[in-house]
Amino acid sequence: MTRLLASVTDADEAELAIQGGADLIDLKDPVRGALGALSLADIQRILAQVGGRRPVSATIGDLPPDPETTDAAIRATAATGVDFIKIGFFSERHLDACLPVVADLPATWRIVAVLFADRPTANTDPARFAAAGCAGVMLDTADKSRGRLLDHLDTDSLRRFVERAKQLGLMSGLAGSLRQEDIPHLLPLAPSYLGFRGALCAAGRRVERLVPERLTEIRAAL
Ligand SMILES: O=C[C@H](O)COP(=O)(O)O
Repeated sequence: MTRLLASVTDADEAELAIQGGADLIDLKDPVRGALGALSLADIQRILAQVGGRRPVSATIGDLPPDPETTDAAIRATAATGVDFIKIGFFSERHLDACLPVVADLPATWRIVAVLFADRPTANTDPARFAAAGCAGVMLDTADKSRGRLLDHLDTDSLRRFVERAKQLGLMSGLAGSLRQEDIPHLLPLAPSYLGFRGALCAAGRRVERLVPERLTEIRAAL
């Protein structure tokens, strides 16, 4: 079964997402980039609001390919108690520099590696992340102004990604300015999660507020 990931920016939106049937509450500041991070204090406030009713993921931010910065951000985010920590990999150099950091983390921390359909990491073999001890892999888009996931990768490539992740025992996620009309194309691929932000917001703009009716429509379509 494919679950619904909803990206939220604060406790009010987290509550709307829970009431609207989101399965995973993903914490993110869209103003600060594709994987913009919320402050640790905001993450803690939202975790208190969610109160264990849903699993929660948080991003460490759109960080440069620097192992020390990445390690510090992962450890600080893990200390908040989120269930999943999402780390974006934007280039081969980024992978080479920061994937070893992930491999050295405590085995119980659930790391989700995020690759970008519009960046050179799009076709990275999920086996690299399985070997580093990741819990999951996700495909998203880095530049939200330049198309949706399916503008960059066709369904055959996405199917291979999802199936490879499954073979390796990794959770898989697909996102990237997804719209309701993308769902019939992506659902047959059976990823663990489909992720949404823009489509849930006023005017379809990810920097606007989450609109309950849009979430209801996406939930129904899933
Ligand atoms: O993790 C999923 C993303 O937040 C999706 O955001 P988006 O639908 O605006 O591309």
